[in-house]
Amino acid sequence: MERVVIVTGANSGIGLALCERLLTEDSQLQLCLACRNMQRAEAARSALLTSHTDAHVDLLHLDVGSVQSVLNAAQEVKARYNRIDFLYLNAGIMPSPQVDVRAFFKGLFSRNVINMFATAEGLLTQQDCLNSDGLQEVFATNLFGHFLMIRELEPLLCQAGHTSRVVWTSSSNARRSAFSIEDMQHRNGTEPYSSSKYASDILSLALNRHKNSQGLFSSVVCPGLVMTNLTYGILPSFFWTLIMPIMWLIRIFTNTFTLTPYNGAEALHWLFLQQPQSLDPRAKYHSLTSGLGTNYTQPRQMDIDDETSEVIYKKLFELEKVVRRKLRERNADNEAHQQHLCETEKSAMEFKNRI
Ligand SMILES: NC(=O)C1=CN([C@@H]2O[C@H](COP(=O)(O)OP(=O)(O)OC[C@H]3O[C@@H](n4cnc5c(N)ncnc54)[C@H](OP(=O)(O)O)[C@@H]3O)[C@@H](O)[C@H]2O)C=CC1
Ligand SMILES: CC(C)CCC[C@@H](C)[C@H]1CC[C@H]2C3=C(CC[C@]12C)[C@@]1(C)CCC(=O)[C@@H](C)[C@@H]1CC3
Repeated sequence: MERVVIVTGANSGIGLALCERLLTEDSQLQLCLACRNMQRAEAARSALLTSHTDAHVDLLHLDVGSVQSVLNAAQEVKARYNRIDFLYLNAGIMPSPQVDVRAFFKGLFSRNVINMFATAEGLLTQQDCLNSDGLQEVFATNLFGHFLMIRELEPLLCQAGHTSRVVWTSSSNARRSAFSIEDMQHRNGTEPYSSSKYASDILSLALNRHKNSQGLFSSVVCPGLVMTNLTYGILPSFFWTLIMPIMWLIRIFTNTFTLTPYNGAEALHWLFLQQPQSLDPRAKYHSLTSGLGTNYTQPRQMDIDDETSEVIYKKLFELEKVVRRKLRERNADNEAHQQHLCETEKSAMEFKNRI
């Protein structure tokens, strides 16, 4: 039976490159591109079908940053498929990034320079905002929407006698000190991206603890530094054009500059080929590219604490209850409002008919 693979944020960058690589690996896949922009999703599908003419590529509308959209998308997935083999949780945002230029030049002449280029530690801040569900946008997109998706798809992901996998596109920018369990949405800080990626690392650990016995296995990946829309959004485009030769030069000295989406998708692809039981739940799987351009995957131990991973798991369940309740209330209000409008219109018509 053909394997079912769903990739969120599949219309560009690492997600799209992964889809291309998966179809090259197994042309029989049932691949589902879960995207918020259907025009871009359609373009991605066409591009994939150009090189894989007989491939089975579906589209799914999913705005992972919206609770209602996640619930609708999950409903649609349950109607279309009767199991899921791989769910790649790849969609992600880094809104309004700011580079600390002083910290960059300070880091350039320090012993920390390689680490700075690999993780951007201390270099990046972002401006986050509240979304229409009342959640911090980065948290909602990079973490919570994906958590809710897993929860909704549990009947397909946790099936007796079958293993399913979820793979989080995390980052080496994930930092324990950027995350606080008291403020898991990162309402008060300036590093929501780093916080959300750390949250995905610890959530993955908790998912393995709770769900392996039901056949669900979770892994986290860092694709390295990849030139995608997300990265191009950090600096003006002329700047990237100027520093691109330097970037390719730096690549000789560090294996984390994977640079192309194809290379960045290496670990995501590698995981597709592994038996889940052979994987380490405490490791992050890094896509790496050597100076000579060879791609490989390397597991590195994550800086995680079991207690916090358990607490976030519980807190996400609590938050899930709250958002579901709010959504029910909002939908009931909308319905009541619609009914009121209908009745007003009806009375107006009756009045008009009478005179
Ligand atoms: N590039 C890099 O160096 C690194 C990237 N990553 C992670 O890799 C992942 C992929 O990013 P990358 O390929 O680099 O960047 P891209 O911007 O190219 O891809 C991000 C994808 O996520 C989608 N997306 C964003 N928000 C939503 C949403 N609310 N609902 C559904 N889809 C959404 C985007 O869709 P749309 O086109 O509609 O915006 C796009 O398809 C992200 O999670 C990122 O954090 C991690 C480490 C390094
Ligand atoms: C002269 C300029 C101020 C030079 C600025 C260079 C930076 C823009 C890059 C140095 C390290 C890079 C990096 C990322 C983005 C661009 C840099 C900050 C990422 C944060 C992109 C997204 C990720 O998740 C990380 C793994 C990347 C780490 C390195």
